[in-house]
Amino acid sequence: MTTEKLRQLLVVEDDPALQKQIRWSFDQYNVLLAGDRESALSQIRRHTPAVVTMDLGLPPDADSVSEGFKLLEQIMATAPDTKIIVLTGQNEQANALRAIALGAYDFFVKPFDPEILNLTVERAFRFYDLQQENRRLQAMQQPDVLGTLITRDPEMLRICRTIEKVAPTSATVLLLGESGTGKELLARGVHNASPRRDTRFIAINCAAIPENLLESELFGYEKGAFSGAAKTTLGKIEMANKGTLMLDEIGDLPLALQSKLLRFLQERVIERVGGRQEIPIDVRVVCATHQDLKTLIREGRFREDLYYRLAEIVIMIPPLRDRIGDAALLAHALVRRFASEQNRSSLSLSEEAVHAISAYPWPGNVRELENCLKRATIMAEGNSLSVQDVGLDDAFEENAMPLDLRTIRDTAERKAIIAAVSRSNGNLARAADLLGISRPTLYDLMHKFGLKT
Ligand SMILES: Nc1ncnc2c1ncn2[C@@H]1O[C@H](COP(=O)(O)OP(=O)(O)OP(=O)(O)O)[C@@H](O)[C@H]1O
Repeated sequence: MTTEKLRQLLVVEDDPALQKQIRWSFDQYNVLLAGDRESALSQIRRHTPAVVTMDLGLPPDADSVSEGFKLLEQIMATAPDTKIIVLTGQNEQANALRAIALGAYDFFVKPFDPEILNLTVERAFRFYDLQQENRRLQAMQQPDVLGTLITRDPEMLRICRTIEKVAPTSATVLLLGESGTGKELLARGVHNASPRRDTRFIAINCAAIPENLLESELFGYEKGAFSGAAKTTLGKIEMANKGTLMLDEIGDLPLALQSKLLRFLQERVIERVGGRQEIPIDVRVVCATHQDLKTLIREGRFREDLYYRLAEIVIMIPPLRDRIGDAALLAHALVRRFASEQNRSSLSLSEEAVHAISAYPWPGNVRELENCLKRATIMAEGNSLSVQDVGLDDAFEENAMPLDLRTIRDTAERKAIIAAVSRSNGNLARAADLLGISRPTLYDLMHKFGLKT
């Protein structure tokens, strides 16, 4: 069967003799037939054919064109990409023009010449394909979270999809993950995939600014608010107006400022330090921390009500060591980037270096890997980066390699399970088959290793 044969063409025609004739003329397509408006619509809903030929005179009032036009409008509303070729009688130019105005692709005067109608149908299919391809290319050009983020890990890819889904909303996103896992990169991803992408993305690290300066850094201050306040200065929240504000290390925000931030999130207005005027602000807030906020709440160091304001969407970013294959993938990409920055495009990683990178636990995550490879590409003498060049010969021996067999076994089992589940696309029965274990055993192991089913 050729692929053309698989293409579906819907023919809407109430005259059985004509139906037969049309079906013969189009034996290269899978012809779907409909004798009235209702059955035509049900075929459209079920098969979404790319091309439809239709007679305007349909029962129950085959002598008028009202049913035909009604159907044309309904198809355009349900499946606007459909290419509809309207068959009209002689001297029905007005109907033909009205059909085109309503969105029909072309019209054809009966009695038709099968060969010419065939050419028109073929052209309609081609036009439909081109339009679809165009749309696909356009979608690829939309900024997406994956634009700068390198990963092949199923959990990270799921996170990217989540971010793409929540980005267009104004929901507050809380990114949790160890240092260097890419929290800021993902926060920028939220911004770039949102309608605010052409406005400002402002990030502030709450842990890096001394407590006494943080308030004016966030909320701004009026001239004369304190000694040294020589002129009115905008805070980061106001600077991010209409854009996105990233509050990094939110777990380090002092309690007094937590109350002030909560008030801002509830009322969406700020008052500059020393000011008395309420300024309305429209920002999308993204927060991040490497700390366990639930523990901070239990210890009375983080306000629970603020947590719930911030945690509208919570995203847990896995550490690099838990991402399948990502360390090697990132390493290759980073070496390519640094090598080209240093005009050393022939530089690449040796096989042993890739092994060592894959096995090392990267406590500093992607940032540590980045630093390590930047240094290696600067320092390396030859064209192939060795284990020594990436500085993992000692580290690997001393730190990375666990010595107790239970840890080694658990790590290997966990990796194999993640690989099998991702290879079987989440189908656990198939994953169990690949692993050579029963499904209940797979469930038990996933539970043991804290993997979500
Ligand atoms: N998946 C990734 N692909 C490419 N680059 C990445 C990826 N993840 C992180 N990076 C890069 O690693 C570095 C650290 O990432 P980022 O600053 O986003 O991490 P972070 O979690 O915000 O760190 P911290 O908590 O220490 O502020 C950045 O240079 C970032 O561009």
